Amino acid sequence: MTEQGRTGLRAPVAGGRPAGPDPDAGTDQVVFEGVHKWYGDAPAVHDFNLAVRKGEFVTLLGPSGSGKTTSLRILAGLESATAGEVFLAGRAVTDDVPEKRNIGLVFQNYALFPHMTVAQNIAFPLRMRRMRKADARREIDRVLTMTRLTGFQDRYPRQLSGGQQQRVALARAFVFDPSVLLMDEPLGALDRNLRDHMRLELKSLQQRIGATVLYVTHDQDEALALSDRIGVMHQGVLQQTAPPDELYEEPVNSFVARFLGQSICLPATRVEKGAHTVVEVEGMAGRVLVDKDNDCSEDAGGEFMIRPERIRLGADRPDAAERNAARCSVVTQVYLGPQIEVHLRTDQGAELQVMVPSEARADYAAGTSHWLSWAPGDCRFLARVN
Ligand SMILES: Nc1ncnc2c1ncn2[C@@H]1O[C@H](COP(=O)(O)OP(=O)(O)OP(=O)(O)O)[C@@H](O)[C@H]1O
Repeated sequence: MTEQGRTGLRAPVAGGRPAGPDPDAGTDQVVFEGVHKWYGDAPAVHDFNLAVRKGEFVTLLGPSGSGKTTSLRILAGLESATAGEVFLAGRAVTDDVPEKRNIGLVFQNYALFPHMTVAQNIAFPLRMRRMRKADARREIDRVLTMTRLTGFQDRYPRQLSGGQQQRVALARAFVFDPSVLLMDEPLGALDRNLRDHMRLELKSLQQRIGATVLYVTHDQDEALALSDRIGVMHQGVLQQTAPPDELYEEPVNSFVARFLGQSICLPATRVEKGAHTVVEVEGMAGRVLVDKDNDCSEDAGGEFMIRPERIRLGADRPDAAERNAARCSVVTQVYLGPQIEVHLRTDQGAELQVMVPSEARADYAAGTSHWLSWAPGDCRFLARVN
C-alpha cells in the first residue's frame, strides 16, 4: 500500500513536513451521526453529531461526566455505540475492531511500556503492523526528529521528564500516520508551565503535519489555545460547536456562556420583541434593551447575558437614552495584580462581578455607589440551560 493510501495523511518528506498542499484538506475525516450511548438506563451520550474536517483540530470541552471520553472511545472502537454511526474518511467503521480504524491515541497517563526504551515504545505500533525493519527505523527517526527526541531513543521512560514522556506518547501515536489522532487530556498530568509549553509544541506539530485531531479537555484555556473549533458538552449533549471566538461572542445558551469565559447571567423574561427585544431582568429595575435575541422559547426560561468587559462603571447615570443602566454598590473587591475584581450588588439585589484596572481600586471601596451601563448590542437573551 502506498504511504498516502496507508495513512490518509500526505506522504512526509524529511522532517515530517507534508509534501505540498493536501488535495483532501477540508473534507470530512471524522463523522459522528446520531450517536447515543446508554450504560444500563443511564444516558452518557445523547444524539451526538459532529463532523471533523481533514487537518482540523476540534476539542470537546465540558465538565466531568459530560460524555467527552465516551464519545472519543466510541470513535476509537473501545466502546460500542447504543445507536448511531461513526465514519472515518467517508467509511462507516461502527462495526470495525479498533485495530482496523487506524487511529492514534494519546491519554493523560502516557501509557508507555516501562520495560521498553523510547525507540521500542515508538516501534510498537509498527511491529503490530508488521512493518519491515528498515522502513520502521526510518519512520522512528522521522517522529523522533518531529518531537525533538533525537538522542533519547535508548532511554527508558523512567529516565525521562513528564514532558519528554508525553512527547514519546505523541511520537508513538504519530509514527504510523494515523488518519486521526484522539487525545484525552494528554497534558493533564503535567505541571502548569510544562503544560503551557507542550500546548504550543502540540499545536505547531499538528499544524506542520496537517493532522486531524479530536481532543478532550475540561480546561477552557487549553481548548481556546489549541482548537480550530470547540464543541461544548453538557450532560451527554453537544451544546454548540464553533470556532473559539464565535463560541465566546455568540453562545447558544447560558451553559455555554458560563462555561467559556466570564459572564454575567441573570434570569430574565422577554416582554417585547421588535427593533430591540425588551426583557425584565431579575435584580434590575425597569426594562432592559437587548439586540441579540437567540429566539429561545419563553417556556424554557430565559437569561440575560453580558460579558463583564462590556460593562462600563461610572459615577453618574449615563445620559444616552439607549444605554441600559443599573445602580449598584460595591460589596467587596479582590486584588488580581493588573486588575481588581469588583463584586457589586444592584439596588434590586442582583450580584455580579466586573474587572477594573488596579489603579482605580481606591474608587471602588466597599459600600460606594456606582452606575453600571451597557449597550443593547453587547447583551443577549438566551435559553436557560443549567
Ligand atoms: N463503563 C461505564 N459504565 C457506566 N457508566 C459509565 C461508564 N463510563 C462512563 N460512564 C458514565 O457516563 C457518563 C459520561 O462519562 P465520560 O467519561 O464520557 O465523561 P467525561 O466528560 O469524559 O468526564 P471526565 O472529564 O471526568 O473524564 C458519566 O456519567 C459516567 O459516569
